[in-house]
Amino acid sequence: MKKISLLGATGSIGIQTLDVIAAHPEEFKLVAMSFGSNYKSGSEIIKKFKPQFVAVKDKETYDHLKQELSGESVKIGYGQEALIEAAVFDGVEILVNAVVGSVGLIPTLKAIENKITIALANKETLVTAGHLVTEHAKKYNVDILPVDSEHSAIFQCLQGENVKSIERLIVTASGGSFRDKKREELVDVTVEQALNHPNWSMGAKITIDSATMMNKGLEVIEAHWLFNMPYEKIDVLLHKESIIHSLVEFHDRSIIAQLGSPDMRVPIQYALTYPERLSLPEVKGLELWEVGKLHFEKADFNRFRCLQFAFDSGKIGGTMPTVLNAANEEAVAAFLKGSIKFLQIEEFIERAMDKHVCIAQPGLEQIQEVDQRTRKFVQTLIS
Ligand SMILES: NC(=O)C1=CN([C@@H]2O[C@H](COP(=O)(O)OP(=O)(O)OC[C@H]3O[C@@H](n4cnc5c(N)ncnc54)[C@H](OP(=O)(O)O)[C@@H]3O)[C@@H](O)[C@H]2O)C=CC1
Ligand SMILES: CC(=O)[C@@H](O)[C@H](O)COP(=O)(O)O
Ligand SMILES: [Mn+2]
Repeated sequence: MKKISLLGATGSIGIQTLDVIAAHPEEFKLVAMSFGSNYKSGSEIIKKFKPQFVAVKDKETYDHLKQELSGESVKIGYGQEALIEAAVFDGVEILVNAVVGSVGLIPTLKAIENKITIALANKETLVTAGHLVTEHAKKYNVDILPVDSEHSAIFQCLQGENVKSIERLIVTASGGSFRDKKREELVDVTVEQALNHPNWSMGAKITIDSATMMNKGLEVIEAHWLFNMPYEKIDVLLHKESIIHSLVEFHDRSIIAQLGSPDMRVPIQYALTYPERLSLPEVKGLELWEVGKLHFEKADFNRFRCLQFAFDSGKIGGTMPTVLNAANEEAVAAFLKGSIKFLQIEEFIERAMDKHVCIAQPGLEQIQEVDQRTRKFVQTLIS
């Protein structure tokens, strides 16, 4: 029985992780969890899975949840300290980090210090401070197992392979909600249109990231850190069906790919059972004759400028990916609120990056300071 802590339990990845846990009650036990402020959904989960500890975002949510749960024996906390407490709760063996945004960084670092295996969906953590997280994981000899579908695919393709034989990683991209639109057609697109992803049902922030292709940019940086791969050896391939989740080319020109129906329960479960596999009867098997044609296109960096910014920031390194991530988080939140237009997301990210004087090899405090400063700068642009 593996003891699991789940951060972001009420979200898209969180709920699918709970599906996997519920499908194998003899294998997994949820002992701690967190969510932001959705106390209605949170209290349902708590009643069903009976974790021992729950962290919520703020005091207001804490008070609501206490009321919903009167009579239940569960310890509740709020704020960052509670989020850390949930991550390292007594006996936790795997932390599924499925919060959205760089708020996931500190709990990940603390869990690593406690020798807890990390199943990582929260890609912003690796983007904002990839060198700190990977150095920490090495120091404490802790595995970071990918949950993101592309990285799980690459990880699966690499099983039994010598990483020295890798020619390049090929990360596939659906192209998002606006993949068939020209750049000039993006001027007046709405939030509702942007949230309409063709293949995946996901949280709002990642769905917008997918529409700007920043999601793919974040994934390139994520792949750089997870697989210790130079940016020159990471390619992005447009593949609109999201059936091939990513590929690895080796020196002998052999390419290995991982395929499957677009269903996040597969990579989530693989991270929880690795190196074993368990059945997943609810996931639709893939019949390629049903799919028919698969399509591939070269990624156009002028059309998808966020992809270019992500490669640029990754290659510059230091605090530049922190700026990319913080500016993106603020701009996407503003777009979702209706305060800015779609194309202003990339405009504000570019302006934040242009203004930033990069710090090489930053420590945690410098990362946090740059993150906060960038958010304030973008908020000024928004207002
Ligand atoms: N969805 C997907 O299919 C995929 C997602 N990912 C990555 O996984 C992560 C989660 O994505 P997704 O599940 O879609 O996101 P959602 O928005 O659906 O869920 C986010 C979760 O985090 C909680 N949360 C939000 N803000 C805070 C905060 N400040 N403090 C504590 N908890 C917070 C939310 O709580 P509440 O509900 O109360 O607001 C919710 O439980 C992201 O990094 C994303 O990029 C990667 C691959 C695929
Ligand atoms: C399911 C998943 O891993 C997402 O990150 C997905 O990849 C988004 O799709 P695109 O960014 O390719 O549109
Ligand atoms: Mn992905």
